[in-house]
Amino acid sequence: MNSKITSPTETQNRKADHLRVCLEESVQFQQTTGLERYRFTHCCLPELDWNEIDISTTFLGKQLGAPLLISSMTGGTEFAGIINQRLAKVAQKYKLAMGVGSQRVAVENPEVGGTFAVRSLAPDILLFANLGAVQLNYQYGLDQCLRAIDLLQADALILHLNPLQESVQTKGDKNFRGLLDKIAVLCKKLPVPVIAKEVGNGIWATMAQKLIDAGVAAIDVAGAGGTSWAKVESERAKDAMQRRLGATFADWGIPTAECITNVRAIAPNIPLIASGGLRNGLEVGKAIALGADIAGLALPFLQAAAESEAALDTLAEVLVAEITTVLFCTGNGTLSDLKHSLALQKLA
Ligand SMILES: NC(=O)C1=CN([C@@H]2O[C@H](COP(=O)(O)OP(=O)(O)OC[C@H]3O[C@@H](n4cnc5c(N)ncnc54)[C@H](OP(=O)(O)O)[C@@H]3O)[C@@H](O)[C@H]2O)C=CC1
Ligand SMILES: Cc1cc2nc3c(=O)[nH]c(=O)nc-3n(C[C@H](O)[C@H](O)[C@H](O)COP(=O)(O)O)c2cc1C
Ligand SMILES: C=C(C)CCOP(=O)(O)OP(=O)(O)O
Ligand SMILES: [Mg+2]
Repeated sequence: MNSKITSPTETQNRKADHLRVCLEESVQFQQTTGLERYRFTHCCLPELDWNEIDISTTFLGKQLGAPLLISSMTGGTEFAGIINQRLAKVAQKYKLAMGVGSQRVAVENPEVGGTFAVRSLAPDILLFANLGAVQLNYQYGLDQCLRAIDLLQADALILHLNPLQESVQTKGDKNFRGLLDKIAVLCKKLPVPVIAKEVGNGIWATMAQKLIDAGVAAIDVAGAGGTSWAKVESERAKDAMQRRLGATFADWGIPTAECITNVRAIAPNIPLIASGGLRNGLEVGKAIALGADIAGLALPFLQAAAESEAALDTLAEVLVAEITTVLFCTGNGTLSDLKHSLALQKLA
């Protein structure tokens, strides 16, 4: 690990806080993803062999062993580096996609770049760089994006959209004016695709359409129902005003199930990632049946990675078995069959 990490910057402290708060405090939404309002119709005679069910897929041109993304989380501290290394190893083993956390901390302090640089551990995976779109209003541009991509040898760049989190964050960056045009310029100039992603408050069709028109290659809805970033920032704020603001908005956002159906309805072909509150492979199956191509999980992977490599391995194995069982018990041999089936019913 990078032994040169000496004087932690404010950004590094925030990264450390985010890991601590997510692992130790109650940070989940009270409102749900909405996926519990759907149920698969059970198929009593699938006419399939469980062992031959194929949950592989391709996303942005790369083959995945399962329709799973380890969502963007961390980097910038020694502990974050260990988490990223563990995540990368399990991603390589199961051929999962993976994102790293915001690389702003490494743009500010290149000495911590090594805590993100997992490509050597995961040479074959679909790997996503990450920066906050709002940084484009605070001196960031093409150069910083290229640096983030190069550090990872990333296949795509995620730009996260997090207006609520920045509102609650102490000294958050709150000027979101003019960003759509800046995103459009980047989409034209960058050598890799750009993905637009929320952080747990959801993306609705109206904005999805504008982002697609701006040139983004994929959307990660990151809807409500899982980790609440208003709660996390409220928890870590020292200032009573910020704490109260976060508490008021702790449950704000569009549930993940609604985001998926709403975005898919206006963009039948956009590569679509479902995330926000997905906690098992049955929920992943529901998200895919609703129109997502792959599904991302953050907090469950963090909890397992913090525990051990064995816990991560178990999580990946369980998720794969759960997704396979969804296909088996709905009588679908592939993810494509599942998407086109009518197996998922909305409860009255
Ligand atoms: N928590 C999770 O989402 C997952 C946990 N695990 C594993 O399960 C074991 C115990 O979990 P742990 O989280 O420590 O248990 P806890 O019951 O202590 O939960 C800790 C936090 O996770 C939330 N939580 C727990 N289960 C769920 C769920 N099914 N959906 C949404 N939120 C949930 C709780 O929310 P609240 O108290 O507000 O209801 C709480 O904020 C660990 O080994 C962990 O690795 C694995 C995958 C996901
Ligand atoms: C510890 C932690 C750090 C995160 N950091 C980032 C980040 O830097 N960039 C980002 O786009 N999303 C970040 N996220 C948000 C997740 O990618 C995800 O959108 C959100 O947590 C909802 O998913 P979940 O309910 O599965 O946790 C982070 C999540 C966690 C748990
Ligand atoms: C943690 C999440 C969900 C997104 C990034 O948060 P930050 O606001 O801390 O990210 P940077 O400013 O460091 O890009
Ligand atoms: Mg920020």
